[in-house]
This record gives sequence, C-alpha cells and structure tokens, in this order.
Amino acid sequence: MAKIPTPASDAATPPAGGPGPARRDLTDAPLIAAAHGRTPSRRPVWFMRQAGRSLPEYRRVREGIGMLESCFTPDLACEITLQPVRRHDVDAAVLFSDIVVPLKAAGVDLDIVAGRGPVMAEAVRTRAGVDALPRLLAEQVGPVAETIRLLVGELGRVPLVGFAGAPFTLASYLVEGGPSRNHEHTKALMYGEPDTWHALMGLLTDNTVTFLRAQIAAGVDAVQLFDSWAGALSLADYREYVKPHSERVFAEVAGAGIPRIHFGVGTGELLAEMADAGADVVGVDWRVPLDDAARRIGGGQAVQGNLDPAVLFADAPTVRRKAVEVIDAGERAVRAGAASHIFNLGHGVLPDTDPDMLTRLVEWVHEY
Ligand SMILES: O=C(O)CCc1c2[nH]c(c1CC(=O)O)Cc1[nH]c(c(CC(=O)O)c1CCC(=O)O)Cc1[nH]c(c(CC(=O)O)c1CCC(=O)O)Cc1[nH]c(c(CCC(=O)O)c1CC(=O)O)C2
Repeated sequence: MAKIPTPASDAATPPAGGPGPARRDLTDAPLIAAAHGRTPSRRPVWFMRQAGRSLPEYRRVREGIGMLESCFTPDLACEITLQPVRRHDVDAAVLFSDIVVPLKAAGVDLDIVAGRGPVMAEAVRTRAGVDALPRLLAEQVGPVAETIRLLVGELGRVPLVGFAGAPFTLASYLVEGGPSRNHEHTKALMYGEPDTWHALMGLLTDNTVTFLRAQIAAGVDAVQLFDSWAGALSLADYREYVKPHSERVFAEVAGAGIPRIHFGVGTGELLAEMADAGADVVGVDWRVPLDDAARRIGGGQAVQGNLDPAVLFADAPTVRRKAVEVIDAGERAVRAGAASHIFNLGHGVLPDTDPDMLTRLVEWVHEY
C-alpha cells in the first residue's frame, strides 16, 4: 500500500473548532449568500469533482504521483483545486481531497486503486476490528490544513468548499473492504450487531468532526458531507442506524456559522431526513426534480443540484435545454419554500467529460 509522508507532529495546525484568523468575509459571495437564504448577485454554480480527470492540466500535474500522495502534498493539491476555478469561472472551489483521506491520515492501511476506488488492506467486520480503528488527531491532517491556507491566499473572493465522507459511506468502505454495489456485509453488521455498528459509526463521527473542524479552522467557507451511499438504505434504517450520527457531525460543526451541505445519491426517499439532520443546503441527485425535492424537504433550506452528469455528453443545445429545465425547477423550488438554488450536477463530473462543455454550462447558468 502506498506510503504517505506523515506530517510532523509540530506542524502548525490552528486549534480545531471555530473560525480561524484566516477566514475571509465572503458574505456577499453568491454561493454563501444563497446558502444563507439571501438573494445572490448571480445564480451560483459549482461542480462536484470539478477538479480531476476531466481536465488535461490535472492529468499533466498528477503524472506519476498517486492520488493519496497528491492529497497530502499541499502545493499540488492547491494547484489542482485552482485549475477548474481558473478555467470555468465557477462560484466555488472544492478542496482537492478524497473521502478516505482522514482514514489514511489516522493510519488505516488503504489505497486508492485506479479504476476501482478506495481499497482497504483489511475489511473491518468485528467488534475487535472496530475497537482497533485509530482515532484521527487534527495534526495528522496538517497537510490538508496547509493546502487550505494556501488556497485562502489564492482564491480572492471565491469561496472554498471543504468536505468529508459521512459516517455511513465511510463505514461501508471499511466493512466491505472497498467499493460495493449491495453493501451486504455493511447491512449484515448493522442488523446483526447493532452495538458494534453504532460503535463504528460513533468513531467515524468523531473522526469526521475532527477532520471538518481542522478544515474550518484553516479557512474553508462551507462544508459538504458526502453520504454518497445512503440511498442504499430504507427510510426506517436511515433513521435508526445512520441519521443520529450524521446529525452529530452537523451539530458539532454548527458553531462556525458557515454553510453546511448534505449530499447523497439515490436519496429521494431520504431527503426530508437528510435535511433534518442539520444541513443548511440539501444536495439532490438528478432523479428528483428540485421543486419536488423542496416539497419533500419542507423546511427553509436551500437546494443544490441537479443536472445529470451524463447529460454533458449530449450536444450543446441539449445540454443547454436540460440546464434550463434544472434552473426552472430551481425557481419553482424557491416558490415552494426552498431558501435558494445552487446549481450543480446531480453527482460528480464524469472523468471523460469535455471540460469546454462545463465552461459553457457555467456561462449559460450565469446569463440565464
Ligand atoms: O468512482 C467513484 O466515485 C467511487 C470511488 C472513488 C472514490 N474516490 C476515488 C474513487 C475512484 C474513482 O473516482 O475512479 C478516487 C478519486 N477521488 C478524487 C479523484 C479525482 C477525480 O475524480 O478525477 C479520484 C480519482 C483519482 C485518479 O485515479 O486520478 C477526488 C475527489 N473525490 C471526492 C471529491 C469531492 C467532490 O466530489 O467534489 C473529490 C475532489 C474533487 C474536486 O476537488 O473537484 C469525493 C468522493 N470520493 C469517493 C466518493 C464516494 C462515492 C462513491 O463511491 O460512489 C466520494 C463522494 C462522491 O463522489 O459522492 C470515493
């Protein structure tokens, strides 16, 4: 498994917790205004996975350097985060990192395997395995904090979105040992050994809070919690086995006062619960129109999304028409009670996407 340089324990990490001295006042930035329910100066748009494989300049700077190594190399992670901001005129940068970065930093033996995703050296399926998992210390993500400090100095008025994987999605990677279609071992543990399950989720919640607080202290302007796989659960199971933990993540980062975004895939049935877990903004995939989503959520939160990333492979007039459908649904969502609409895709940019199409999409969203 790839070895990532361990940060020196005396690395200058600001205290975890509330806003650090680096925080910029971005109250009027479109993303921040919209997330707080104020009218933005233009419709904000950014893309999950806007950095990365869709960009030739990314493939160039990553040549010969592993994914995780890149995440722990501040100059490189900073440059990669800036690339889509320079190219697309998006309204936010998203930290170049991965949901397994805090696990790696804490000492879990894992790697990101090209074409497959994060793979654990050993799956965690027993109480002893859970008890042996390491607790994350803020100084172990010192290089990520350093990346954020570099970005804050470079981004001017563009907000920086930090992120973490939610406890359930991280638990699934640990229990399955890698990406999984059916999450069978995860569900077996959840139903069969609920005490072990909640112990695992409790530890992952602590680590996620530590990771997000380190990002907030270093200067991120919003945070997104990715529960990418929550859509594999029934509503009742989400409520019992997952929501209390995600709710604690949101509660423990609320003090910073920055927008908190909650996103999952295939979560149409869970939207109200995911909103209720404490998010200011609810990310919606392409399966549910935004106005439907707003009615399901019911509260005054903003909605984010939700153009199908596969649509970007169609011709330009089609992409534009589908984008307009999303914008119109976003406006209906606001009339239905949503605080605002932040334009995004319904999931991450696909690796073979034409980056010029993304640039045009940003223009269309801004000029509509
Ligand atoms: O394909 C997947 O999405 C799942 C497995 C996978 C993950 N990291 C991975 C891979 C392999 C791959 O992308 O080929 C490995 C991974 N993570 C990332 C990259 C870069 C890229 O996509 O080209 C890559 C591919 C690395 C490479 O081979 O060059 C970076 C990443 N992961 C993530 C983010 C956050 C974001 O999307 O904005 C970001 C940063 C993007 C940015 O800065 O613009 C988040 C992430 N990573 C991961 C997940 C779980 C999702 C799932 O499993 O379906 C999620 C959350 C999500 O996308 O819903 C796990």
